[in-house]
Amino acid sequence: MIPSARVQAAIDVLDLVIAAANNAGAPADRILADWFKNHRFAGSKDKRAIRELVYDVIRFCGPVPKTGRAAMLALATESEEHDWLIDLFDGSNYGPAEPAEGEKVAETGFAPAWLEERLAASGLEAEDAIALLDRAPLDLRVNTLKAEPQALDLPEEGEALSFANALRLTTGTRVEQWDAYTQGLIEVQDAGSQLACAAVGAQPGELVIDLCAGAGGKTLALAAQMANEGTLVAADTDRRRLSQLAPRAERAGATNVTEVLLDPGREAEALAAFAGKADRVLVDAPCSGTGTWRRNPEARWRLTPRELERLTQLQARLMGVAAELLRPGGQLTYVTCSLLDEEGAGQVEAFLAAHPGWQAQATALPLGRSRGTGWRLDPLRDATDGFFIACISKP
Ligand SMILES: C[S@@+](CC[C@H](N)C(=O)[O-])C[C@H]1O[C@@H](n2cnc3c(N)ncnc32)[C@H](O)[C@@H]1O
Repeated sequence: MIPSARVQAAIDVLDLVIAAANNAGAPADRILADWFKNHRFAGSKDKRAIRELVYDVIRFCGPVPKTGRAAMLALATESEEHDWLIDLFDGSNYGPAEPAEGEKVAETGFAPAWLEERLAASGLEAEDAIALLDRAPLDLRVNTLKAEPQALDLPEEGEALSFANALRLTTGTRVEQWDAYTQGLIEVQDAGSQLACAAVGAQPGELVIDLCAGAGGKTLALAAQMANEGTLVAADTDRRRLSQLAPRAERAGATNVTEVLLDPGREAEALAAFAGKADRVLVDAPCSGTGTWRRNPEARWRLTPRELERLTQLQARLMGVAAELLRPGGQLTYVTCSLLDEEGAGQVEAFLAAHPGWQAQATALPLGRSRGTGWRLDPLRDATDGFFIACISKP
């Protein structure tokens, strides 16, 4: 494809991404994959260029733009790094038409204004905001159920991080093709997520419940902490996500995991056999994902105040479900990949106010800093996804 045709293709994809963001449709990655499937003439270099342009535009426009063209024009006219783009609005056969006199370009910025305000109120400065949209590195966790970190021989060495079992590689490294990956010796897991698991501190022989297990990213780390001894319950309401756990657990050699599919609103019923017995419950709660915009920058076009309100209510309810599952003296670990206080420190404060006798434990992880009665990791200072983590013990 000629360069201007790539720009037009990116504009077409952006129109689909914008429509999907406005109507809770498919994520940008899926839209790109479908577009490439339906446009077989795009070769691998074209695909890479189109993908990069689409994501550069998404990162550059804070509020959801009206059209893909207005968004691309914003990048072409307001980003120095992309000023070469404007010459490709040349009206050629497959390229975008020349800009009209006074043609409107999309609004740029970090996030929709309401969200910028909430992030600022949660202590995020401008440079934090920019780091939230950087490209994320690729972090690995050495799976101690199958491998010794020191004895592991990988095709690329990676950078050893400051805490056990974590390695960092360059974005885009194709670890899925490595033998160590297919044999389950390593897992792809952000360093922040690894630290959230470390905060749980699961011990061999315990009863541990991962209440929002999803596809089991954290479940597998907990199984390794427990050295496969004891019972690890992985629960979630999403059948599709939960169904990905069994093959992953098999690859990782995790043998102490029991899956429980939950009905939204009736979680306690499905978990009644464990009520009052669990040593630890992890609530890796559904959240706005503001801490993972590095991987998913378009999420900020989708979030609305109403959705945030729904999520905070769900988080509070799930903490209540977790509280009933714990034995006296048991530990609730509350985690969100969000940097908004209403999904983090504020949520724990409200829980403690409503649950007399429960105590927030001091959390000190190798990265991050305290925030309210919990701990926060952020992309700027810690080079991890953004996380809020709090450990609370039951009286
Ligand atoms: C942040 S994700 C979990 C990610 C997962 N722990 C991991 O490490 O990969 C939140 C999960 O909460 C689940 N969820 C949503 N509503 C729920 C509910 N009422 N009860 C339990 N899980 C729920 C979602 O399906 C989603 O998988």
